[in-house]
Amino acid sequence: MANHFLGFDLSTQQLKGIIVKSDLKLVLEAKVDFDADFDKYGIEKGVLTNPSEGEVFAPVAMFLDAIDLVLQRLKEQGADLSKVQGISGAGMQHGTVFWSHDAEALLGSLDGDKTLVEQLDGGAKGERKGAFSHPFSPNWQDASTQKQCERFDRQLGTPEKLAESTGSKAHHRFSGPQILKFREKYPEAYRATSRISLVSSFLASVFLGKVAPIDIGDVTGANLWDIKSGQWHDDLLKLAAGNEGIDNLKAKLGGIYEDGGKSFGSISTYFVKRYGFSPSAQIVTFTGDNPSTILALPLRSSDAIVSLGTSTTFLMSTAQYKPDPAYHFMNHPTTPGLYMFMLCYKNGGLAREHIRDAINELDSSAAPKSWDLFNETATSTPVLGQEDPSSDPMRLGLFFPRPEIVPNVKAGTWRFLYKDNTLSTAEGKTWPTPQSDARAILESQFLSLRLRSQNLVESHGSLPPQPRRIYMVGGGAVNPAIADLAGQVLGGSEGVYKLDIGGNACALGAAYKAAWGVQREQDEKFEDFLEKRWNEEGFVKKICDGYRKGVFERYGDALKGFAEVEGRAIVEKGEGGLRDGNAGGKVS
Ligand SMILES: Nc1ncnc2c1ncn2[C@@H]1O[C@H](COP(=O)(O)OP(=O)(O)O)[C@@H](O)[C@H]1O
Ligand SMILES: O=C(CO)[C@@H](O)[C@H](O)COP(=O)(O)O
Repeated sequence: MANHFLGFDLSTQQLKGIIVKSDLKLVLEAKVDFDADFDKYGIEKGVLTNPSEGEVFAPVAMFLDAIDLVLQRLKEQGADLSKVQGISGAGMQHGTVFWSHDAEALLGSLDGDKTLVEQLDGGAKGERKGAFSHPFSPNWQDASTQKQCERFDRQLGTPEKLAESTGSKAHHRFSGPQILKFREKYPEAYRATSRISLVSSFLASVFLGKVAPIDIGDVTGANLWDIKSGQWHDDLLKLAAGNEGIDNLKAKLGGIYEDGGKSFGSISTYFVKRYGFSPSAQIVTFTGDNPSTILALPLRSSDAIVSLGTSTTFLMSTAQYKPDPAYHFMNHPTTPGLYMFMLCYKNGGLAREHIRDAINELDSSAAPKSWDLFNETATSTPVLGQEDPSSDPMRLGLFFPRPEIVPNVKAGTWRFLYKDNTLSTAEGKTWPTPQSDARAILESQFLSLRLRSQNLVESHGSLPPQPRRIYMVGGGAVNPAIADLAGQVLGGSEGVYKLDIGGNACALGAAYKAAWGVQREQDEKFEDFLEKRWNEEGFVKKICDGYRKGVFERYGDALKGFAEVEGRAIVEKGEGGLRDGNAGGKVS
């Protein structure tokens, strides 16, 4: 029966594809790992870098190769792609792709006997017509646009005003500052650009065979869209567009679709011929990876998702729009009136891996890349490094091998002891490295989430305000020690959970959205569609308790010291100053 739906997640290090049936049960999944599969692009952890300018970017040709390879892998696993009725997907947020004036013609005439790269990429020396005016997609880890961000904040007066209007203060990775930089650094390429896609709408475009619109969830990660009025912010477009003009930029960005279940049309004949898709398979609005992740779960108020990918992100779905320069609000990808609250950290998975590797190096019998020793060390170290909480100082640190977003500081590591409201630098015996770092990095990452989300969570029964459920997703969600620490620091009155279907919440959310887009009844909301098919026992699994009396309160006591640690880092290595919401921690 043709009742399959396909969802994609084009993220930093991988492209994942997942097929579900209309009852939302998993059929098959496959992935392409950029480092393992595409040595030829010279990437590391999915990206190329230009450290002297803080640039991080990825080859667009690699994304094309990944699309062909992931479909080939799904087929090799036995997927019958003719059963797919709807396709949706997600892309890492904020990344941009610049299409050339030949793009529409090339996308619309793809030959199923050749690969996507052969037909869309212009080649290293521009030896053939290509669909791109620039061969690279700026990546969300890019830190090269501080000056452009300052201009964006100034354009509306203050970071607060920019956050009020667009849901976020200016951020290095956001598409507005990135487009401004692209236009000024590569004026010829800007003029040679017919359309600008986000990573999500780029992926949709390839499947559609023409440049697809950006959706309402992902456009709110650009510093260009006014959330309250639901339209482009002309003053911000004016800044990004410069002399090339606002109308020209509007045309490049295209229309925005607010209906997350809208079909843009049927699949390109390339995929019908090459992979056996049905010509009637519908391409349903694609969105950002974080908006898509919140669609994988029936989130209630106070439920939180902790996504442990290359980035660490904290996500909630909420009806409250309370913008602040310290975090992000974005439109919900399917439901008008709801917003996505998000915190995002660059130093997530890779920072944890640094400490894991340093600990493994101490033991010649440790398998490389194994998390066993890291986990054992983290869980056997006492809370906040205090053997005796009544006399020992707390160990509080920050571990940022890459420049950080929250707070906006350059790369660095800080280790402090905190006692009687005073910080002192920790060295030598007071902080044995790297062992003490294992627990300290997890505590640090989760304290930062707690500090900034505390005003959005509610009390449940007699318990102090905290999330109701914490759902762990992303590559790190399989790690029980990390989940345990998340529960200890953040609480969770009902506990800490993970998805039990498929390895990827983001691609799953996209597949669910495709199913909703194709099968919804008139005016049926996404939440109602999901609720009808949701099977609690089969779909999620409790990993551990969340709230632990005594422990949760001790981490509450650490918040003030932790905010001071961030303050020290900002004074030493901050970009953009204290006013821009860097010190998000209002300790209540
Ligand atoms: N067992 C594990 N414990 C902790 N982290 C893990 C584990 N397995 C994978 N990871 C982390 O998951 C990250 C990749 O997550 P994933 O969500 O697939 O990435 P992305 O979406 O950014 O491409 C890696 O950087 C790695 O640190
Ligand atoms: O920049 C953000 C969100 O604002 C990142 O979350 C990216 O969206 C990349 O996600 P992963 O590759 O880590 O899943």
